[in-house]
Amino acid sequence: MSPYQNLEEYNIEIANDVKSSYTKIIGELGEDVNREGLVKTPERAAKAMMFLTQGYKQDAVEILNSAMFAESYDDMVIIKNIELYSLCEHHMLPFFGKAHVAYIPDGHIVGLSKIPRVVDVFARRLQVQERLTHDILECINNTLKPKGVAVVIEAAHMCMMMRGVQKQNSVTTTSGFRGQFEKIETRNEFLKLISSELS
Ligand SMILES: Nc1nc2c(ncn2[C@@H]2O[C@H](COP(=O)(O)OP(=O)(O)OP(=O)(O)O)[C@@H](O)[C@H]2O)c(=O)[nH]1
Ligand SMILES: [Zn+2]
Repeated sequence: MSPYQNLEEYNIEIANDVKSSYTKIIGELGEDVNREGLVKTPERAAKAMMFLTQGYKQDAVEILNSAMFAESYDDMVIIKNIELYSLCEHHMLPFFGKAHVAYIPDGHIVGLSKIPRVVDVFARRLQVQERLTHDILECINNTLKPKGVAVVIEAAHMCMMMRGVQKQNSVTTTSGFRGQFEKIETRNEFLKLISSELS
């Protein structure tokens, strides 16, 4: 199975079920599902939701394994400012922000683009920010088996902005560290190198 499955490959029956669920929701919200602007909305919304949750169909381990190269470089590799969009599992509203990922190779490096791909695989699911952080961390740790891995995510949650507590400026930061990043000096070096992005 390709790790880059796209919408066309989704089970058509699931897509149709999601579509009819949206038709029902829109009707129950008091709207006329047959008015011109809304006729195609259930289909569009189903496609959008299936795109935003396509991570369930993708295999992050396979993505990393597809581009691992033997290399003796054993200093820190940092990919910072990886934009991410996810859906909070409590309200199914977006949370979005940036991920900063670092690892210290142990005999193998990975194709740089694969790190943001792994972020997307786990972000495109129903998530909480804490689990998203650990999913990325553990996947890289267990697959690439580096000397250390670090993940920091800073994100804004629409469920805290558009509704509920209605705070427009709060940012949530989560982090996880494994291996050499558990040592305070290594962790601080990483945090310093990404600190221009954390404000
Ligand atoms: N820890 C964590 N909480 C989250 C995340 N996304 C949303 N939440 C929180 O999930 C909680 C759900 O709490 P509930 O009291 O069950 O839901 P609610 O009545 O809609 O809560 P309010 O948002 O406070 O109105 C809220 O406090 C949200 O802020 C996340 O990624 N991590
Ligand atoms: Zn929420």
